[in-house]
Amino acid sequence: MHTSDSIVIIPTYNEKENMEKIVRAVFSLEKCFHILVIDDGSPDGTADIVKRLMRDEFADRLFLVERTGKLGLGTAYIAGFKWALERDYEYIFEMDADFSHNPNDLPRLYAACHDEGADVSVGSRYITGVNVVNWPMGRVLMSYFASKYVRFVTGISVNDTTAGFVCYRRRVLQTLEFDKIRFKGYAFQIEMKYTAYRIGFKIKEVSVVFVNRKEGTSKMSGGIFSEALFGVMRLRLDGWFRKYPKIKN
Ligand SMILES: Nc1nc2c(ncn2[C@@H]2O[C@H](COP(=O)(O)OP(=O)(O)O[C@H]3O[C@H](CO)[C@@H](O)[C@H](O)[C@@H]3O)[C@@H](O)[C@H]2O)c(=O)[nH]1
Repeated sequence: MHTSDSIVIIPTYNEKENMEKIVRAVFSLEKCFHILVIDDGSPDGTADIVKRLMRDEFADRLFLVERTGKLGLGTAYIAGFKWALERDYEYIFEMDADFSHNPNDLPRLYAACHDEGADVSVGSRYITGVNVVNWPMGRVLMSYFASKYVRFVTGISVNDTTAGFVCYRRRVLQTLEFDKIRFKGYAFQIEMKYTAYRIGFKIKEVSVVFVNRKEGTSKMSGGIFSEALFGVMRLRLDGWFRKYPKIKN
């Protein structure tokens, strides 16, 4: 029996080339992490690969939630957070399926919360310069300046607010009010961090290198970009009026 205090939530949409590899990479780490895959009815059969791995090898540490259609990254994570909070996990991670986040960095994100007292640890590309490999220059510039823009508008002291490689302590997710989280794409990542910051949680960035996917394709779109652009201003405006919850222990 592989018990663990940590679960890695991996949202998937058409990730059949990456699925088995990412599961094995996480389970090859010295520390035992559990995995929860949230699949949005991927037409390419991603969920079938997960089911086979669960049945044949990893019944006690690999879990799957299947949703009926592509409902967006943000709602996939919220579904995963709720699932994890119904169980005993203390450290709840977000990670992409496509190896743009290196699973070998999971223990460092864990240590930042477990050993160094952070409530949220963020795998950050922008602590020292720009740690991104194989992205088109346009996307590097967009992402980098988006982070500067978010800091400027919101005042948050996090360099990489759009990062999707994150560890949350349980109490953070218990305190954030999921029904008030509105955004789905990059803005979802910003909204989660901004809300945690406004509530008063300690956020620590851990330097990672983000490597563009080799297999499959990105699901981000222009709509998701504009959601982030205008969403940040809305977050800031709402932040003046919203009463943030008190930290639950
Ligand atoms: N369940 C589900 N999963 C999804 C959906 N859309 C994307 N995913 C999954 O979410 C992960 C990231 O999707 P990508 O499409 O590869 O994202 P990206 O453009 O590389 O964006 C990444 O970097 C951004 C910052 O630069 C992050 O903001 C974002 O969260 C993500 O980590 C992948 O595992 C993908 O299969 C969806 O609608 N539903």
